[in-house]
Amino acid sequence: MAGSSVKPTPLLKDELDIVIPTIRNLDFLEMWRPFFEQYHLIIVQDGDPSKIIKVPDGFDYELYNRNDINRILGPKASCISFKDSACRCFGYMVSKKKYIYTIDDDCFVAKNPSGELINALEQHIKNLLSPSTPFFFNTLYDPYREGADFVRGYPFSLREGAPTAVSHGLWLNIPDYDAPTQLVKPRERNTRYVDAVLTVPKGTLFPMCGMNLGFNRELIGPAMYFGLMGDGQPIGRYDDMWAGWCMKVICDHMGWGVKTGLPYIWHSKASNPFVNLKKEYKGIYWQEDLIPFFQSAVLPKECVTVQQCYIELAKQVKEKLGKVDPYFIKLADAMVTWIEAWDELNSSGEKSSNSTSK
Ligand SMILES: O=c1ccn([C@@H]2O[C@H](COP(=O)(O)OP(=O)(O)O[C@H]3O[C@@H](CO)[C@H](O)[C@H]3O)[C@@H](O)[C@H]2O)c(=O)[nH]1
Ligand SMILES: [Mn+2]
Repeated sequence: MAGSSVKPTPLLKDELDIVIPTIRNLDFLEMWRPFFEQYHLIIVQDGDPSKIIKVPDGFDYELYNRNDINRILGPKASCISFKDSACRCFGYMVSKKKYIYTIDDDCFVAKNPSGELINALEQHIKNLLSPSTPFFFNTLYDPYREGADFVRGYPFSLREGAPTAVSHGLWLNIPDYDAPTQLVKPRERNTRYVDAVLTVPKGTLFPMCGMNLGFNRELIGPAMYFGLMGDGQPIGRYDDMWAGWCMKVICDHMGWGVKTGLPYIWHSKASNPFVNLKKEYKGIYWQEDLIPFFQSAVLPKECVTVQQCYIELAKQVKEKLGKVDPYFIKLADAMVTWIEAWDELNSSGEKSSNSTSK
């Protein structure tokens, strides 16, 4: 119909939830309205549950604060972090959708080099709906992208690719640097827009950032636990890193792909490097042991579900990393609690969902 004002139905409209961890009001959603308004939001309110979080009108959402988490999970709520963005994984657990997109509330719509506004959600969906190439590197990057393909010498037996489990987006302006780097380069901004989507090769780990992240919840959801961080814990700001290492070992075992690159968001707020240093410093030290652990982690072939893989990984964490610090014994137990809670909420199909508002 000429000049129809009917909006096209967005991709995966009823199959994707947007999960936002927050301690602030959600005015940032105004800028995302054209891209997000037709999707359901799951807002995980961290910190003081008596604080009222204002959500702009017109969004369909459910909001969970700490009281809700405790009510829904009971004693198992102990595995959900408090006072750390790690709390967002509760949103993954209560969602009933096939896909998740998670974004921080200080991330805004970025512009590509042509000055066009980037619909980050749409790009993540494209990344998730097209295969990955973890088994053999394609030098022309994403072969499934319009205007690209597999290059000469790429085995035809591998051109079907692998299911994509995770789509890891990047950030213009404030880069996701660790505290020491932030301290040394306080004014550094990321202005480089790289027009590429890569598959992280099988057997290679990477530092997964949770601020602009999409994933196939039906595939890898149970592995997306963001660990024990923040209040009462010896470490913070390693929530997404921990999840990314566990997730990648399991994706490699299951033959699934992980992509990184487009889309970009505009990250607007640099958190305090001194506060970040206090949260991160043990992680900076421990990760010299953690990375070799994950690089050498082997999951037995009997592990055929993500839950089985995750429980096996928790066992190895307890056995091998418990020697690094007793924290990892607590974390390994929390990993098991997470799976128990996940299965409790997701096998019966029931959900104590909170009010949703339009
Ligand atoms: O105690 C808290 C603190 C923050 N949040 C919410 O989590 C995200 C990220 O917060 P913020 O943007 O302030 O933190 P950054 O240092 O920029 O990013 C860190 O967060 C992770 C990436 O997502 C990673 O650990 C770091 O990159 C915002 O939505 C806050 O509202 C919270 O829920 N609880
Ligand atoms: Mn931020």
